[in-house]
Amino acid sequence: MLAGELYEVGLAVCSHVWPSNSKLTVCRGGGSNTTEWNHESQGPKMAKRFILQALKQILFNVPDFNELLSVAYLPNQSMAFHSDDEQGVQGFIAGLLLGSDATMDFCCKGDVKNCPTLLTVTLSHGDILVMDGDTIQQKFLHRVELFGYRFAATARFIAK
Ligand SMILES: O=C(O)CCC(=O)C(=O)O
Ligand SMILES: [Fe+2]
Repeated sequence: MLAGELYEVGLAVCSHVWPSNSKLTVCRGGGSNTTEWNHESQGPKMAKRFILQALKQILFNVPDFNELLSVAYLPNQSMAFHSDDEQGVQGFIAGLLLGSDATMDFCCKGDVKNCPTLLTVTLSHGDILVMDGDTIQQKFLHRVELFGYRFAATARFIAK
């Protein structure tokens, strides 16, 4: 499920993009880190299918995601405060979470040291976390802290 190089927040990452002939602006996982969807193994495809099946039971207008961002964490790792607002990333983002429990903290953009945590969400094995709306990424940062081995498969739609 995972390949790739170190990236901005110090984790290995790869980005799975489909269809293979699309010319997408892919953010962190782009370029040599990106596996064309047609060449991708079953894992990311299953993750996308699972997320879509689950969300379509309860939500309208779920996008047909065209990127799957996979992250594997070792027990001593975390993901630092960031927002998913790279060029082209659309506001509806859904992550399938596997493995150990984790917490996701949200705070306002600005000086992280002086910004209190506004919301902490506990994420458990099998949960799907949805962030819906550009405002979440424009105004807030999120980070992930965990307690053991963990994977996140984040489905996003990248506009051309
Ligand atoms: O690990 C997670 O649950 C979320 C990862 C994340 O925020 C990201 O890949 O942008
Ligand atoms: Fe994120």
